[in-house]
Amino acid sequence: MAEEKRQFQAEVGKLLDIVVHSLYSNKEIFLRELISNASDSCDRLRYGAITEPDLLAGDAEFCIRLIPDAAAGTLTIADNGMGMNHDELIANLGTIAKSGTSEFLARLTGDAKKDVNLIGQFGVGFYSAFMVADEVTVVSRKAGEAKGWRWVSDGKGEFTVSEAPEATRGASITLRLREGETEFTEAFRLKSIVKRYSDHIAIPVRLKEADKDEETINSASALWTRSKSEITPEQYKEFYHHVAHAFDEPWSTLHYKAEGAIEYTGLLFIPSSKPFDIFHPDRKQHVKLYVRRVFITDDCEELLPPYLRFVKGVVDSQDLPLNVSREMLQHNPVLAKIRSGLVKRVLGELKKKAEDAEGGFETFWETFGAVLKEGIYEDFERRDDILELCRFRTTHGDGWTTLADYVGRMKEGQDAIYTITGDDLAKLKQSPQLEGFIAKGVEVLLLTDPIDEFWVSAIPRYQDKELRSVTASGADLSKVKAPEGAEDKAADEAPAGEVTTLIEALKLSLGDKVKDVKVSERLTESAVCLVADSGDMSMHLEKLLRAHGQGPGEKPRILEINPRHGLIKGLAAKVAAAGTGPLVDDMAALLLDQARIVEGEPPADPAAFARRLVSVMEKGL
Ligand SMILES: Nc1ncnc2c1ncn2[C@@H]1O[C@H](COP(=O)(O)OP(=O)(O)OP(=O)(O)O)[C@@H](O)[C@H]1O
Repeated sequence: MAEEKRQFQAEVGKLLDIVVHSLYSNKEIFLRELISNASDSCDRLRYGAITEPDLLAGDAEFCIRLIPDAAAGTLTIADNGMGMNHDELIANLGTIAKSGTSEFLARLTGDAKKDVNLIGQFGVGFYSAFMVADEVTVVSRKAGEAKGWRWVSDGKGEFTVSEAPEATRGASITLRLREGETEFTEAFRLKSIVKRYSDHIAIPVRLKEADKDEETINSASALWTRSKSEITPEQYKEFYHHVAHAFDEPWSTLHYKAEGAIEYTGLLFIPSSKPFDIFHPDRKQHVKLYVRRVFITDDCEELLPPYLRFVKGVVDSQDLPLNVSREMLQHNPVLAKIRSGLVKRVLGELKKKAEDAEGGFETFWETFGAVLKEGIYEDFERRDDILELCRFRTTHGDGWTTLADYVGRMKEGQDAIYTITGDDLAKLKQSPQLEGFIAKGVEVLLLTDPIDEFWVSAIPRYQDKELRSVTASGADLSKVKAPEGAEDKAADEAPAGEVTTLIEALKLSLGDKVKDVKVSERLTESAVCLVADSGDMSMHLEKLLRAHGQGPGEKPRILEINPRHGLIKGLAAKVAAAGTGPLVDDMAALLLDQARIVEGEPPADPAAFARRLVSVMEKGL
């Protein structure tokens, strides 16, 4: 078969451009990436060979070889792992299969400094080779297949693939080093990089210098099997980078051995920065499952619940069988016990950090709080533990608060925990529905994560306090005393008879555009606001669902009017004296439209809204 010429997927081209032009600060990490890939590939073959021993074809001694050639200016990283066939070379090295890649690339700004940080979250893996090489050649033969293939590229948009009869099992990656990068052929330099980044790799990394015997240059024992006292923070960090394909510092490291009925070792990390795909539906989980040091899978959904998907690391079981298949993992009682142990450990660690003033828990919360909150309705058993960890913004100061602290601050006569949901903190704080609560000093939780809508309606109570939205009708503030010194607003209201007449007039005029019109307890500054009837879906949830083409569509709401507001008082007096008419109809429609606008909704009929506004303004002159 002749040489095939192919184009990189557009995304790869863009990424390569950034890799070559911006990532010059820490070039040596290319070696960690390539050794990581080689080790993953050996792990895959070792596992595959459990059910298909022929794949090994007699060579079961896995190793990764570094072969520098100073004269030629090349460095080769060779492994005897699973390798890639023709189609896999094209798919794996010519495209990026990660979910969310295009969204990620769209976020790149073109500003090298900012983009380097973003790329750090994304991980460029194999492509980091082009930081130091102006040509990369991959020669590979897949385990169990007869034909070998050569993939060559200068990283400038194209690559070629051709047959390689000389290929042995696994992959051998040769970098033609750029001018000025020849240090990567020096044994001393290679040893120090491997020691630094890849010492913990369970597979031996061997250096083969010309005219010298091969030498193993890493410890080649799986890090999690070593005792904690022998592992330095630096080694934990490097292992985290390897296992999680991450570049940040771990925020927390948990390393423990569970003993008793079920035995396993867990080495888990909580990252310090948010992975780009944490909310992507196709994201992968990142805890690798091993059975007695043999890699089984990095895609075992049963290992941790989705609300802990930010956890990365390794779990090594003593009790699962080595030939455990994916199907067997699905309803496996051993795995269920491991999962429950892991959840307990992770939540316990978070609790410890939350109680430690120096633990940086708020930083964690800002990064992963929205994910953890999914557990409130997904994990009934752990709900209380998770709720204790939750932190909220509230109308009481700018910091974070816990539910326990909120309850401690509840006013006399206040019988519920009040919440408001929306997508922007600053806008939420301006919500008219909050006015009466603020006036009475009643604290309200300001909830801005999409997930908040779901858990708030899923849990009826915290301690024995009901959770209630301030945008729902039925918020009874009458039992809560106003703070000392606050004037009695009731004296300032429109006469009750006039208000009743106005309400009737508004109902008649607005018809089925509103569910009801009522006097408001909660408004102090604004003239009107919309609230959801007690059994109805919250307005924010309805909007969220509508944005995703779901839910029942827009439902009429209750329009609340503020009898203390000058406009309402004037309108009530006018209707009482002169009855209704076109002006009152225009005003009714305008009041409803502006209540919608404050909720972030457009007026129901923008043209009619504009016409009415102009007409009323004209009359005001
Ligand atoms: N030495 C190798 N042997 C076999 N397959 C390999 C090897 N190196 C890379 N691959 C394949 O190429 C794919 C892409 O590698 P790359 O390093 O770009 O990404 P990754 O390892 O999947 O993720 P990350 O970017 O987070 O490191 C790998 O998933 C793997 O399938």
